[in-house]
Amino acid sequence: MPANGPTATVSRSTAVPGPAPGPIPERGCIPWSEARHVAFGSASPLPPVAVPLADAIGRTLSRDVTALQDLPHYASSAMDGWAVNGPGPWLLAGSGQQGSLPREGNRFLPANSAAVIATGGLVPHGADAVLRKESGLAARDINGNQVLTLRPEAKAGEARSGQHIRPAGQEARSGEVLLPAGTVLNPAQVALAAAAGHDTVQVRARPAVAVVLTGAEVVTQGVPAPGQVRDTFGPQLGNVVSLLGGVADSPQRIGDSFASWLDALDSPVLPAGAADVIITTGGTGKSGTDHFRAAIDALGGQLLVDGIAMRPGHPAVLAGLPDGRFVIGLPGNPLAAVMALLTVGAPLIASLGGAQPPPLQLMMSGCDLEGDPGRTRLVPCRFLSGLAFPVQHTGPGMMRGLAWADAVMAVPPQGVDSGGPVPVLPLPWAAPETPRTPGAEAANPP
Ligand SMILES: Nc1nc2c(c(=O)[nH]1)N[C@H]1C(S)=C(S)[C@@H](COP(=O)(O)OP(=O)(O)OC[C@H]3O[C@@H](n4cnc5c(N)ncnc54)[C@H](O)[C@@H]3O)O[C@H]1N2
Ligand code: MOO
Repeated sequence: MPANGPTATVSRSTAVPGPAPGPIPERGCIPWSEARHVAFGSASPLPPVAVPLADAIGRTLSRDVTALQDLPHYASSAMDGWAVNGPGPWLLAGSGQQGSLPREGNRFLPANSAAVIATGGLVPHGADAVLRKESGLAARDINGNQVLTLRPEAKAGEARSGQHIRPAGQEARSGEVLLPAGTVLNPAQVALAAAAGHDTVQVRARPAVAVVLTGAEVVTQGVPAPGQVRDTFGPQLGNVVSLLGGVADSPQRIGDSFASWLDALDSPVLPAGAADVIITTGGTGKSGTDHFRAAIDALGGQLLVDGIAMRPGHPAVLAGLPDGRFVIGLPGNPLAAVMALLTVGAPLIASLGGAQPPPLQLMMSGCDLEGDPGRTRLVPCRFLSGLAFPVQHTGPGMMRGLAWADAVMAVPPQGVDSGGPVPVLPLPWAAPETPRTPGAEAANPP
C-alpha cells in the first residue's frame, strides 16, 4: 500500500497560475485552474528512494551529491614517463624493472632520482614533476647505474616543477557539492557521481501508476469494424505517464460490467506491484454502463474532483480510495482524455513525486479565440513567430490536431483577442517555447 494518500483537507493555497475561473456551468464541476490546484494539493510527496547509478539517468536528485574525498584523491601523473625529484640528470630509483618504485610500501623518491610512472599512476612523495617518455633517455653510465637525462628534443624548461602532475583535489575538495538536490541527472552527471565515489544516489520517488482500459467496443489491433473503436490509450499512455514522472504498468483491459470495475479497482496489488495511482479510461459519463462513481462509492472512496468546467474533458474525475490510492477517471473520448490527464494527472503525479506541477506559460495569441461561458476551452495549438495559433481537427474524439500541436491553450471563458495573452499548457512530449533572453546561457553550474 502506498505510504501516501489523499489528504483529508485539500490545500488550495499552492500557486498554480491559471486563467481566472468563470461561473460554474454544471453541478459538481469546478473551474479548470481549481482542478489543477485540488489534484496537486490532494497528495504529498512519496519518500525519496536510493537508486544504483546505472538506473539514475533522468531521475531527480532529492539530496546533494558531494565529493566523498578529494577529486582526484591522490596526485597522479598526466603522462607516461618518469616521476623526477630535482633538476636532471636523475638516478633511476627503485628495484623494479627499469627504475620503477614498488607498488606499495616505501614510495619516497630521493633527491635527484627518477622512477618510471604511467599515466594515472600515483606520484611518489618527493617527486616534483613528471618527465614525458619522449623527452627523456635512460641509459647506463660508466659505473653501471641507470641514469635518466633529457633528450635534445625535450621542450625548453622540462621538467619544471609540477609539470604533468594532476594534484589531489584539483577537480573538487572532499565534501564539496558537485550536484545539488533538484538536478535531473544526465549521463555525465551520473559519471561524476561515480568518480566521486557514490554507488547510489537519492532521488525523488516515481509514483507507480496502473492503467485500466474499459469498454467492450475497444479493440487493440487491426482496423475496427463499425461500432468498434481502436484503442488509442494503450500504445501511448504509459509513455506519457513516464514523461509526467510516474511509472506505468502495462494496461489492464476490462469490459463494461460493474463487477469488472470493482475487481480492477479493489485489488491493491495490480499487475506489477502496488500502485499509487490508478488511471481508468471511459466510464466517466452517467449512462448505465458508466461505473466510475458507483465503483468508487462501493469501495468507500471519496470524489476529490467530480467534473471540471473545461472542454473537452468535462466529465473527468479524481477520487481517493480508503487505502491511500488515487483513481483518475479519464473520459473515453481520446482528446478529452489527454486534456483530463494534463489537468489532473500531471499535477497529481508531480505532487507525489515531490515536483512542481507543469507551469503555464503566457503566450500571445495569433488570432481571436472564442470563449465558452463558464468553461475553459483547451485548444491544441502551434507556435509560429512567437504567436500561438489553434490547430484544426480538435473534436473531443480526434487525435489529428494534437498529433501536430506544440502545446495546449487554456482559453478563458471570456475568450482572447488576437494579440492578447493566453495561458499555454506544455505537452509532456514537446519542447516548451523558450524565449531567448540575453545572458540566459551564462548561468554558473556548481
Ligand atoms: N448525455 C450525455 N452524454 C455524454 C455527455 C454528457 O454530458 N451527457 N458527455 C460526453 C462527453 S463530453 C464525454 S467526454 C463522454 C465521456 O464518456 P465516458 O468517459 O463515459 O466514456 P465512454 O462512454 O466509455 O466512451 C466515450 C467514447 O470514447 C471511446 N473510447 C473509450 N475508450 C477508448 C479507447 N481506449 N480508445 C479510443 N476510444 C475510446 C468510446 O468508444 C466512445 O466513443 O461522454 C459523452 N456523452
Ligand atoms: O469531454 Mo468530452 O467532449 O468533452 O469529450
